Amino acid sequence: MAWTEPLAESAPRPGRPSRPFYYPPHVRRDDGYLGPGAEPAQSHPRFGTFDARPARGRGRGRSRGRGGGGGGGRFTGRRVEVPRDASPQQDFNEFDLATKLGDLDVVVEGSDDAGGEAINFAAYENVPVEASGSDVPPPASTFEEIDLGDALSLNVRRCNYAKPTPIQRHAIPIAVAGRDLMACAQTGSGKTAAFCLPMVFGVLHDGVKREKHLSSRRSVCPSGLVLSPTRELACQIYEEAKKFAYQTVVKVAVAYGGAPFGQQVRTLEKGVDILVATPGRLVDMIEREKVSLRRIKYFTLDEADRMLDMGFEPQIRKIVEWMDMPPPGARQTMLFSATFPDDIQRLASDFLSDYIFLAVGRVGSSTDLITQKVEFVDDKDKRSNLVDILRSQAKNGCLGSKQALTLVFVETKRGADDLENWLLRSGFSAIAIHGDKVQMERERALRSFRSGAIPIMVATDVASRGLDIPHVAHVINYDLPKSIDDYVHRIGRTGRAGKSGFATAFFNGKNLSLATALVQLMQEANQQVPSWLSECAKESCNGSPGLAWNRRASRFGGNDFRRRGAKSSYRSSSSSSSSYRDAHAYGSSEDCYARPPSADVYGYAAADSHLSASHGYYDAANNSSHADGPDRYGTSHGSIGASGWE
Ligand SMILES: Nc1ncnc2c1ncn2[C@@H]1O[C@H](COP(=O)(O)OP(=O)(O)OP(=O)(O)O)[C@@H](O)[C@H]1O
Repeated sequence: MAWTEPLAESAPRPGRPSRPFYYPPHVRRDDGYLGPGAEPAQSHPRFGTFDARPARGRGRGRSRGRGGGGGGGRFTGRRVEVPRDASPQQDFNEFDLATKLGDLDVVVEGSDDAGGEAINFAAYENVPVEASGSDVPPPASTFEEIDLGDALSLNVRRCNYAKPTPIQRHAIPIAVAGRDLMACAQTGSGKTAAFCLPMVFGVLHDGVKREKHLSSRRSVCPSGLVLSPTRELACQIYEEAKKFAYQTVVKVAVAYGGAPFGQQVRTLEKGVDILVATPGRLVDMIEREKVSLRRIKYFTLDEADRMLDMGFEPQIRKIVEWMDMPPPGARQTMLFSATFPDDIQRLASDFLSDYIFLAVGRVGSSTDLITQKVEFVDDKDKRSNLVDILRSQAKNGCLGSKQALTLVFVETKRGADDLENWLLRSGFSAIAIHGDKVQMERERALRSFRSGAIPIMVATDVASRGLDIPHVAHVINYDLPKSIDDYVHRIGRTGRAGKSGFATAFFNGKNLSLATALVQLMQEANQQVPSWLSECAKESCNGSPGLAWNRRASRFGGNDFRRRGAKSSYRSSSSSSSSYRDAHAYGSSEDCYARPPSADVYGYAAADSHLSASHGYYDAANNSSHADGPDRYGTSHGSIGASGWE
């Protein structure tokens, strides 16, 4: 058996002495778990220094591949179901946030239908999907249908990705067809692979001509570029892309701030086809003529709304418009996020050419896999409340011998340090991560948390986006963020890849401006909204539903902004003649989400004449029970569905 074969075949058999074994990246998990009975990795010529394993917790864990193990059980009403099947040697303690969080029972769940794979695909059935733009390529229900070629298909299998998630079903065919894409799907639903796979495919398909990547000044000229807002996320994307590029000629590299510049440049000079970078370090490299973007053919902005908000936009514009990157149309551009406010969509369209807008689930919604709870807690009581929760968890919240992980979000860096110190003094094992820590400290914090060595991490928003940490069972918003989108990303650190999770927020008078959006978000995700919170929401809107709707419109602005009130940008575009035909489909499909108080709020009347091509369709796996037919949705393609993952 080759050492590269999937873990399923390569794990030592019971009864046999285990021998030293090299595990390729596909079968390693960031928390160090290598499969039942696995021994420490041996060095390998290509990945000699790669060992993602933590100092503690080796050989622990429960399932194979990323996303394995889940966030610690499945909350179904008042019962928590814990998968039974993952590993015979694992002896599960009950995972139960019960004492504090509502006396949840723990039951052991039977094996899932997904053939033993870690992801709970049932959670992804019936996801409403909207795709708008001209000539939208149809979705694929399997990876085989997409025909990624032998090497890539093998790597997908090595990752134990048996089927594509809904965003992958829709986005990968669009991307492989070379189309520009603005894609929105809920947190933890597999967006990273949705852009990494097509990028590796594209580079492979074009044929790598690396010697030509060096210009006369010897700048490195990658053909793929992924930008990410944080260093940790850049590293995570790099790892994911590397899995897909494994044993192919495609070389992936990462460049991010806080790490030695020269070392990163030397790595790039060995050859890079796909570069994953944070904007600051990339600008630095371009300005010092170490990297040139003139050959970029595939460009992805992950967490695109964050990348285009006020903090990052100037840097992104500089990279995309003022450096030597080919213009829209001459490159393929893909934007991904779980949230896409209208103003950002409008801004983002500058970077795209004839793009397809894809929304899997409601734009900006949270998944109902996450049980959300909001408690009214005054600032002075927050610490004692937190301790109550953590004590309750310490007693009950274990996965195997490990504590289920808890991520606590605070507003400021100072607040993160203070809370970390206080938790340590109170006897909890906690660590803080924020932007003032040096990179090594940040990485150490993340590593200890990920491995379970330190089960509580106090974080600022530096950890709110994209990070995929198995076993995060509970996200606590100790300080609520200012924007509902940040809340969506924060709680999205749990409830990933079809697993359930739990989120608690401490709300008080300082958070009134968030009340309306929070209530709407919770209602959309079928969560119980406390009556006092609904009252707060009403009061914060002065009892005016119109104001509430306005706020909703600005944060949850429906889906494709081109189909709403985007008059000028679309009038001037070169949409096909079919682009204007589904005016009524648009209006009626919006009705499925909720009815605004008046058409003017959203500019429906205007939308009638500025509508882009409407090829909305239901997810292939969706059944007709959600599709009310052409009369309701206005198009024979089917159309947009209701919100949530129901
Ligand atoms: N087809 C698949 N089958 C099984 N697991 C998958 C599949 N696709 C992705 N995953 C796993 O799902 C988890 C979440 O994926 P990912 O991090 O890409 O989510 P995301 O949508 O980018 O989340 P976020 O919005 O937080 O950035 C990862 O552990 C990933 O390995």
